[in-house]
Amino acid sequence: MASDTASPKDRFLTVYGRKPVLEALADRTLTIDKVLLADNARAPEILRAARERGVAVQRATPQRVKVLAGNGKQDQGVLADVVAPRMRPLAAALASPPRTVLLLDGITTPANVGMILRTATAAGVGGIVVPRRGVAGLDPLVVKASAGVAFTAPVLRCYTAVEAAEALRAAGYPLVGLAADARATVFSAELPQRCAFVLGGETNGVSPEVRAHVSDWVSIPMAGGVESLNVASAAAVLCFELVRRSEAQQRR
Ligand SMILES: C[S@@+](CC[C@H](N)C(=O)[O-])C[C@H]1O[C@@H](n2cnc3c(N)ncnc32)[C@H](O)[C@@H]1O
Repeated sequence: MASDTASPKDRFLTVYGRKPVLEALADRTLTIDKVLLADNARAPEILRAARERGVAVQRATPQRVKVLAGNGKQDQGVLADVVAPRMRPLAAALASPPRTVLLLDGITTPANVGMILRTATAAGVGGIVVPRRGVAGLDPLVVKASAGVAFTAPVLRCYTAVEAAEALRAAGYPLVGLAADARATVFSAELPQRCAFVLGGETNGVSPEVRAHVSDWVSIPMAGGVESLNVASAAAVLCFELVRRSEAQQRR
């Protein structure tokens, strides 16, 4: 069963660096919880923009800002917590379970995570599990690749993909893995009404720990001797096949 993985960060996307924070402050569609500025940072333009928006600016040590931005990131002594209204812990989402869930397992390229968030949201997927460990963090690169959709995507948070797999199974979701070598195809397989689809990492695919929870596998058929698709492309094919099925069902 999933451990308690709720974190205050489950409500926010952290944007760091001067330009991304200024852009977030300039975007009136976003709700900014607060701006955190390093004690030694001079940033009059950010202070002005925050004041105009009525956003609280807190001071912290440069080390604290670095830790909160995720060590090693180019934070430039400033970050902002942007409210992501649909982002929540997986455990909370399972109280009123969405029909379709995507589980990202080991997808480490921010551009792929961002594109998946954008595509899956556009296809009406009810939840996209982005584990904190092993998957690219929800940072400005992800936000950029999602064209800003990351702020409003139905992101579900947990600690690891295997923890999510366990929680989803316990909540009655069969886990269907996507793999290029699966015999059944996403276009012809019988898929349960409520289902969690697992997308694997760029190099190693679905991890062995998560594989153990997968009950069925589906592939997207490929020609030309191609070994696999980019994971965001695979997600797009899957998501819009689900849209097609749902529309076909409504027509019946
Ligand atoms: C680049 S692929 C990983 C390739 C990796 N060498 C492997 O062994 O799986 C990343 C993920 O995209 C999905 N994927 C890529 N091509 C696919 C296909 N043709 N059918 C179904 N899923 C695919 C799978 O979930 C896969 O784990």
